[in-house]
Amino acid sequence: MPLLQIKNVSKTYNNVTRALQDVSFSVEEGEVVSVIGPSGAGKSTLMRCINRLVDTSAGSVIFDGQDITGISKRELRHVRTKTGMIFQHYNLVDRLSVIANVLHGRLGQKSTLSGVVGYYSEREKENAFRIINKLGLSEQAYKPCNELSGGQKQRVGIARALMQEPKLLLCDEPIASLDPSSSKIIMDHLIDINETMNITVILNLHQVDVAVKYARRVIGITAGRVVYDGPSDALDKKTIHDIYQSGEGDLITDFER
Ligand SMILES: Nc1ncnc2c1ncn2[C@@H]1O[C@H](COP(=O)(O)OP(=O)(O)OP(=O)(O)O)[C@@H](O)[C@H]1O
Repeated sequence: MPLLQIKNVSKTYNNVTRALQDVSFSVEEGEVVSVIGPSGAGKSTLMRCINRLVDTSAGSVIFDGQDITGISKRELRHVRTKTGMIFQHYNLVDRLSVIANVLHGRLGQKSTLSGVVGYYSEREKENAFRIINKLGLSEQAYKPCNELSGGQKQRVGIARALMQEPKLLLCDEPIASLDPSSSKIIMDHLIDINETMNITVILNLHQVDVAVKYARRVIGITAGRVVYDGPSDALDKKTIHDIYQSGEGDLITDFER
């Protein structure tokens, strides 16, 4: 059974904006999938429907064998611990240290009380340092996040997500705010995490070349609909133009196959 099944999902905001229309696809455990499409195509909405940060208007999302479309808040909390999310703007608590932000990844698994008083077990702390080390942040562990570079902040975001011990990582424009060398470091970490920890990865990406380089499978979304779902090496210029229509030529011109 696939880890994730999206079945005929539609999302309409405020009864007006049709952000997703009848979207269906499945993702197998261990896959890396890039989702591409122009601004406003519905990529972020799709990610948010997968972990129910937004509710779908129609259709269903089956994750890890469970239909999560209609589940209670309590069940949702448990399901969310299995899905880590990484954001373009990192969503860290800037004044807190790297280690504190990484430990926050455990909050979903804790009782409210121990979360509020900041109680973490020795095992959780050891695990946090191990992950910080894996992401090359040992020297920054006690620094407040507002003293870090963008690339370092994103590595903290990844470390925090890994603390959840997720089955799926949703990465919403993870490199959109980073320069090329920091972007490469982030993408290489995400692929390493996929390969060494068997965590399934879904990437929302603006850059077609990055999407193709790092994932064997690409899903193209235009105006809320899936217009391509297939191997990245079968993605030709015409398909890319169809996905982006005319709007974002600058993302396409460098792309040669
Ligand atoms: N909370 C919201 N309320 C109302 N409309 C929204 C909301 N979030 C997104 N939308 C609209 O839904 C559509 C899809 O937006 P979404 O952010 O999912 O696209 P995207 O492909 O991620 O775009 P970008 O690449 O620019 O982030 C857009 O028309 C957007 O304006």
